[in-house]
Amino acid sequence: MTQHQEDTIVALATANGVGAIGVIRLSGPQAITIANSVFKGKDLRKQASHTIHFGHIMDGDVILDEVLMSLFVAPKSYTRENVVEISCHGSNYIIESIIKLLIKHGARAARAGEFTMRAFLNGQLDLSQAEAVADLIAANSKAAQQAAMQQLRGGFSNQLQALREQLVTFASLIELELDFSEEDVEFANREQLRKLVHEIVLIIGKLIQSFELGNAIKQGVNTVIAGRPNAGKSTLLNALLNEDRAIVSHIPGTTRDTIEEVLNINGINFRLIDTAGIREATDTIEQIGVQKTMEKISQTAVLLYVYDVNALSATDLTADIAELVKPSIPAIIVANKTDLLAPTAATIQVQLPDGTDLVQVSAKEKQHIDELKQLIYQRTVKGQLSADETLITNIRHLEALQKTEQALMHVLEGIQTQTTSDFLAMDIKQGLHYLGEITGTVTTDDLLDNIFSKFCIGK
Ligand SMILES: Nc1nc2c(c(=O)[nH]1)N(C=O)[C@@H](CNc1ccc(C(=O)N[C@@H](CCC(=O)O)C(=O)O)cc1)CN2
Ligand SMILES: Nc1nc2c(ncn2[C@@H]2O[C@H](COP(=O)(O)OP(=O)(O)OP(=O)(O)O)[C@@H](O)[C@H]2O)c(=O)[nH]1
Repeated sequence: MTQHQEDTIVALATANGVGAIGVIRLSGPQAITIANSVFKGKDLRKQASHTIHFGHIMDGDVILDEVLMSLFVAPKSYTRENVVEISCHGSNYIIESIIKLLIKHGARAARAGEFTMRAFLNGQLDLSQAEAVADLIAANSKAAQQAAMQQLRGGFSNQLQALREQLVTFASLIELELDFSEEDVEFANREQLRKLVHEIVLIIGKLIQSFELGNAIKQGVNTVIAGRPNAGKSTLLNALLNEDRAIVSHIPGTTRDTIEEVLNINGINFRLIDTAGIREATDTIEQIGVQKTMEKISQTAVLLYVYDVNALSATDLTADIAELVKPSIPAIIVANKTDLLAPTAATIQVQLPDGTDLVQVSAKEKQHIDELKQLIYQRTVKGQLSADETLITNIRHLEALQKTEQALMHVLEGIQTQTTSDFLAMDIKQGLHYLGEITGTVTTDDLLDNIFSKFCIGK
């Protein structure tokens, strides 16, 4: 797919605000001519691609700045168009003046994501790779960065492409049958087709399943800390955050009754959510707090239930566990304040539900906190994360895969019930259509606008 853009666009590629240098990027057929018209130095039109040139930006006779010009000659650039990058001094005044000057000389201010959109339209990236660019910019943990990088490098796209090609082969054989429909021929071996579609359905099913973890990696894994008042929830939160205070230390938008902090364990971000203590509902306002806590618990990826080993009877502990621990959500029982352990308390023995772990810690003395961290990681991630396995992190991809799966299930049903070729062909095509939506083989302007408008300006 190649489309020619007539405009030459310009935007600041580096972050807004004062920095040592700012990089202004131009892309489009006139990028080199426009840059050259404001540049005093070598004639940029005569320079080779991927070269850098020192000189001055001139506004008439006035020197605006001393700069470096980086040259990318089409099609060897990020957008596959002519690209010039001006590295200037990072003052807001200088940056604004240079951009204005370039607009005066024929460039147009770029819209959000327009550089990457051009890279997509010109075939440099497919759609899922373009989306990965945005994910990469937003990545703030090792796992999120790796998932985005894998997608940017085309891991996911290649996998989908391979599936598509196999299906296309069958689709064309079945189409051929339609041409000979009078003669009752079968070019596409139904057993082979069934096997292939079955295999593809399995692969797609796995990709669909990977979304839960992929999404958690991208957004952070929700980890609710709950327990009775005074159990030591806040102290535990602080102990967990102690050395590893994450890049994002306080997530805005959280309500007063719950606190959210980000904790990085083994490259994955966990959103620790400290809740209002359960069972303190003596008045309506507190009741609302408890309700919120129950709601948070129902949505968490993993639950840390904290209790005070010296204050809770086995009966109460059993009751709490029965109420809070649900089979669908991994739970870790955190027996806290073991530094004060009274000899009798140690004898509390309760029956833990299947899949529940118990770990004894002292939040105050920071004992066994690392053990707890590794347990949190294991219960949510380990066993599911391998280096080269594709993770779906994007809800748009998830939806397209689910629709593909549905269409292919129809194909399987059709083969089973010996449906006619035309119906089979229709369902296969439907599946191909949805697969194509992911990589952008099939797109609409709305879809593209929707995706790229979420990018920042200059990307
Ligand atoms: N200064 C700068 N840094 C950047 C970018 C950029 O555009 N400018 N990028 C993006 O925003 C990323 C790098 N992406 C890029 C991808 C391709 C090409 C490019 O010139 N490709 C040519 C030549 C490849 C080669 O020489 O091997 C090509 O694909 O033909 C440049 C940057 C991150 N860093
Ligand atoms: N000895 C000891 N005291 C602890 C430990 N953890 C917490 N505490 C103490 O227990 C008291 C309650 O701790 P918090 O962390 O405020 O408990 P909480 O569960 O957040 O309480 P609420 O906010 O009321 O729900 C504080 O005085 C803590 O210092 C521990 O491991 N050992």
